[in-house]
Amino acid sequence: MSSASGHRSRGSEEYGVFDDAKTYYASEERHSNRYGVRTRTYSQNSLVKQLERMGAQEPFRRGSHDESTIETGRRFLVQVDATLEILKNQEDTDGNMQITIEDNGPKVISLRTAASAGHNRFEVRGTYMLSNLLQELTLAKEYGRKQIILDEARLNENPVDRLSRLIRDHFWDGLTRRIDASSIEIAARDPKDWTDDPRPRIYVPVGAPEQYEYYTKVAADRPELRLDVQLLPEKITPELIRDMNDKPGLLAVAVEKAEEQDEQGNLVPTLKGLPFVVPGGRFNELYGWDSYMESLGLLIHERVDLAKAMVLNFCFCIEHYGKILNATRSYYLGRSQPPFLTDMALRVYEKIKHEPDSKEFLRRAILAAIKEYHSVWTCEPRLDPVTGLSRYRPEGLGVPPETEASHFVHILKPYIEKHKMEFKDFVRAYNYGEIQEPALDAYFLHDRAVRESGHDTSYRLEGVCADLATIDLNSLLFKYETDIARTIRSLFGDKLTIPAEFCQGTPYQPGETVSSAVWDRRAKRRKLTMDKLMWNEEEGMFFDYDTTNRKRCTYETATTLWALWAGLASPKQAADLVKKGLPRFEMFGGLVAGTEKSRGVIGLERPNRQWDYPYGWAPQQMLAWTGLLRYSFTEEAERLAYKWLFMITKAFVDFNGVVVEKYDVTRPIDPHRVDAEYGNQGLDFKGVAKEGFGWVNASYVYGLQIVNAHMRRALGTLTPYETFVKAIELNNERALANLTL
Ligand SMILES: OC[C@H]1O[C@H](O[C@H]2O[C@H](CO)[C@@H](O)[C@H](O)[C@H]2O)[C@H](O)[C@@H](O)[C@@H]1O
Ligand SMILES: [Ca+2]
Repeated sequence: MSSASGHRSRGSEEYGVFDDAKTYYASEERHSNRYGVRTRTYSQNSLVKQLERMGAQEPFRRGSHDESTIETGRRFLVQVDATLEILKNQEDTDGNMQITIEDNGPKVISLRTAASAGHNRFEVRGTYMLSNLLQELTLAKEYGRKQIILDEARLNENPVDRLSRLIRDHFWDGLTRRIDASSIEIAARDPKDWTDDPRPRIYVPVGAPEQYEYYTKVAADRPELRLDVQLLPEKITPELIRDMNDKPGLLAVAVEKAEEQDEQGNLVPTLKGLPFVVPGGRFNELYGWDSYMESLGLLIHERVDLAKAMVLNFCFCIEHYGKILNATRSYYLGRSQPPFLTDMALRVYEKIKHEPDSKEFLRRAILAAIKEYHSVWTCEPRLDPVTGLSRYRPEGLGVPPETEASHFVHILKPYIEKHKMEFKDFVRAYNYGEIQEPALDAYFLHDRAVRESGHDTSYRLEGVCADLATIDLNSLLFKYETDIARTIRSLFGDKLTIPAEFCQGTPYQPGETVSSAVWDRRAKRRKLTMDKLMWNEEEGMFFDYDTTNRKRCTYETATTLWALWAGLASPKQAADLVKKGLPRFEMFGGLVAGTEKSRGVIGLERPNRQWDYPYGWAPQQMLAWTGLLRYSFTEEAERLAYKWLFMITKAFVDFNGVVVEKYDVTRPIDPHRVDAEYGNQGLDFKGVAKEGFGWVNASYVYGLQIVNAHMRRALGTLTPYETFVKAIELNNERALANLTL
């Protein structure tokens, strides 16, 4: 078996047991007589009848027909539709098209073996194998197969191998989009478009006229798409963004020049969208920080082109929309998300540095990051001029249209009653300034900031976010400053010239050069300020700083560990963070977003928020592991990775291959059940999960690089962390006792 993939070559045989679904099921030969099965295929019923005529009886004992399985592994001869029916009727007792530990079926099905040409039967037992059977048959059916020869190894595969393989061979592809004629109907789909006519629509920035021309032609050539193509005005104002809410649409991203054949067979120039990975579920567009997290997984799976394309898409966003957007939909135009561009570009560069254009790629990304740093994060309104620290504080007007309708009901109810209006009418009148409610303006200023922070939503940030110099954002900006300094110094001879197109919104003149020193100074100043205002020696943690009330906050947030990721913490601070901070966040399934104490009491009037206790998110885990390793806290990083991976693997095994957006890290049995706010994403599949969820997929493959080989094996047998540790301790004791010196 080759490493993480679980791909097994069968020596002289050309078929891999763990081939991706297309390779596995699209092959005619594999499912006919390839393995010595009779060329003529029998339906199970006719086979039974024929055998009965021959005087044979069922069930057959396993006989010489199955001997070949010793060499090749057992294979089943399965009638796809009939077996699917049995599975659904017998095993999916709650009828959700998934086989889980919550179903009460007999948990056993008898399949015919291929080596006996269907004479003999073998029982497949238990939720995991049966749900894998359901998944395999669902895929086989999609590839048009009526009968398959199915390797048992696909049903009882080590779950760590299986999930890693699915992410590598299926989930990334399932989440990959490109915006061009080839797939605009998929990319344009928006489950968050609540308007009466959610047709595909694309907005093109004024600086990309070739794209406007291209999409206009696509719309004319393919009227059945109903593609609405709109050119954005040069200046994007909060009013414009609000007005676009009636016609929400996708925002164009980077394309490259390509060629295609016209009807006469001539090669003609065209455009091809640069691909990107979407988060999944209802999030079907390019996101800011999700993309960074996804790139960590993509790079491990050698999908370097995809990670590189996402960096280039970000450069396009900065160049044409002025920022890396929260995501590429019209209603996100005013706000960004946590910035990770420098680290992302540097990681891609590490992989491609032998390529001729790699330096140019990095130069463009660093120039874009410099522009973003100055024109988005370190100028007003995001900059707090007094402290020099930054805040999430985007522009905007009114109620964000993309949230589920119920989200703001408890906030708006008193105003709706006061103005005696219907919900919809009130929202419109308020959005258009026909009703003045300054308290609501303040609420939505902070709400937009919460969404820009990526931590939407949390009681840590509600009603105050736009005033907070958060530990997360300032750690990330420290990382920008140090990355930019190091890159200019080590890769650009300590001299980077700023071209005219990257000057707008920055202090630079076209052609001016910058050196590393100024970036080092910025980082140093930020660290000093953060130490002074955000570090609490007694608690051993960094806290957010309220720039309006001029005081340090007390909400305990897992983002305090981002100081490790960014390299901002001193060795003493790092030790304190690990000793005093970390235990507050460590739960059954890894790190929780914030502590229970800080969240406070919840109830009907104060509902749970998804970025508070008891929920855990992939980015928090990944940044913490990386930060801990940066400061050589290897054991802690491994332990936390183990816990997170165990929780995901267990849910994957028990719940039909599920991989979701976030987890309740305090819930050992069904951590994927999260009903806060819009509920969990990634749950909604029939038979087989095709995408997982972007950053959780990434955290899985990234985490597997962090745990040691022993841990990986223990995860494969679903060993809880405590059991694993006890076994290790016992082993160590024995080894010590046996040590003869
Ligand atoms: O629709 C509600 C909100 O959804 C997004 O936020 C959540 O999903 C994002 C994509 O995975 C993720 O980046 C974010 O951290 C999540 O909280 C969106 O980003 C919000 O702006 C939006 O209001
Ligand atoms: Ca079920």
